[in-house]
Amino acid sequence: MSNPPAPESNPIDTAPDKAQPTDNTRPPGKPEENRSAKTRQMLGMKGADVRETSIWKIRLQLMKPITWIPLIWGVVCGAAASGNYEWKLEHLLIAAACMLMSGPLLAGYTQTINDFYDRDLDAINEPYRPIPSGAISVPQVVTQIWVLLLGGIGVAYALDLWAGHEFPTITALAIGGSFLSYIYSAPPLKLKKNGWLGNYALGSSYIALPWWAGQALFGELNTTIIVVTLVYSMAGLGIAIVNDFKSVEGDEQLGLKSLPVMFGVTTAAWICVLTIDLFQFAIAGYLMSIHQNLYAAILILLVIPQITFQDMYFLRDPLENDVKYQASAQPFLVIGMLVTALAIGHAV
Ligand SMILES: C/C(=C\COP(=O)(O)OP(=O)(O)O)CCC[C@H](C)CCC[C@H](C)CCCC(C)C
Repeated sequence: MSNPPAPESNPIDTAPDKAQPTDNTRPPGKPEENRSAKTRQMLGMKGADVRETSIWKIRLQLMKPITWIPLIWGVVCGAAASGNYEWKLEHLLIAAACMLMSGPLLAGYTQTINDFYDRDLDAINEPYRPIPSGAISVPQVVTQIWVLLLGGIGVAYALDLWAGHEFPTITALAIGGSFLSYIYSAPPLKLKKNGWLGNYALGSSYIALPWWAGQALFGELNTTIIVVTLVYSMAGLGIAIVNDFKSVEGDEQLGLKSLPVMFGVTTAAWICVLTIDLFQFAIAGYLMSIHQNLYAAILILLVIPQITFQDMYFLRDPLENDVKYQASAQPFLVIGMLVTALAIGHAV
């Protein structure tokens, strides 16, 4: 049976209640193409295998494991910046539990709920995704959302108990982050409709929230850390804008005010790279102000390859090179985050 056709008006009402087999008629490609499509499916990336497959693989695809990485990394940064993390089994297990809460559980929840509320949009932009393609039913998706959300909050509470927090900071962060995820994707607010608000919500929650969780777990979450990570999140805003170039057409049709839609592709690409670079330089300035000059110099050195990739790929053709740019430049940005965290931990 072939995929259900893309809905015309409101696909939310017409989404199937029972899982439909997906397109099985496509001829099997070359073995290496199949392997790559399978890997993409497991990671929740574009170009995933859309033929019938196990429901658990579809569930994993909805949770987009590739997006867990920044959240897991944020926890590492928070632990490093606390200055109290020790290389012993107990701390390792607790940090792993915090990563489980931030990545698979809460980022998994975020991505699933996002695909749930975006199924009409995805039917236009990416109809091969699990929900619009009918590979998973709506009730199955709703169950997945609740399991991940409650699991994430439960682990957060257990972490607060371990840390002996009087106020359950990590639980509050988990609930706050989950609420942000909800208003990012769901009507009536649907923050993602507004390029600035949506992308800052995304950038800050991927950089600041897991950092705060790791910091609160092993040390103290104070105002300075909150301000520094929120400034760093402006670079995250730039990274989030890169994600909007792949769907300009569908966003325009559905009235989503992404930056490429509002300002045009070229201006949006410049806003994007300037935000990424200038706010990392601002953080380097902060590191100098706390006398962490070596770390500041390393951070500046890490911005240079990012500028190079912006020039080589992204600014030349943002629509074609968005993914290539992210893959080449992002490692330098995330290493810069760890350098900053180590500098802060060193200064404690
Ligand atoms: C769903 C998100 C991005 C996808 O956006 P979009 O629909 O534009 O892109 P696709 O077309 O590729 O689907 C991310 C939204 C992030 C959200 C605002 C907040 C995330 C919260 C954290 C997961 C919570 C972590 C809390 C914890 C560390 C205490």
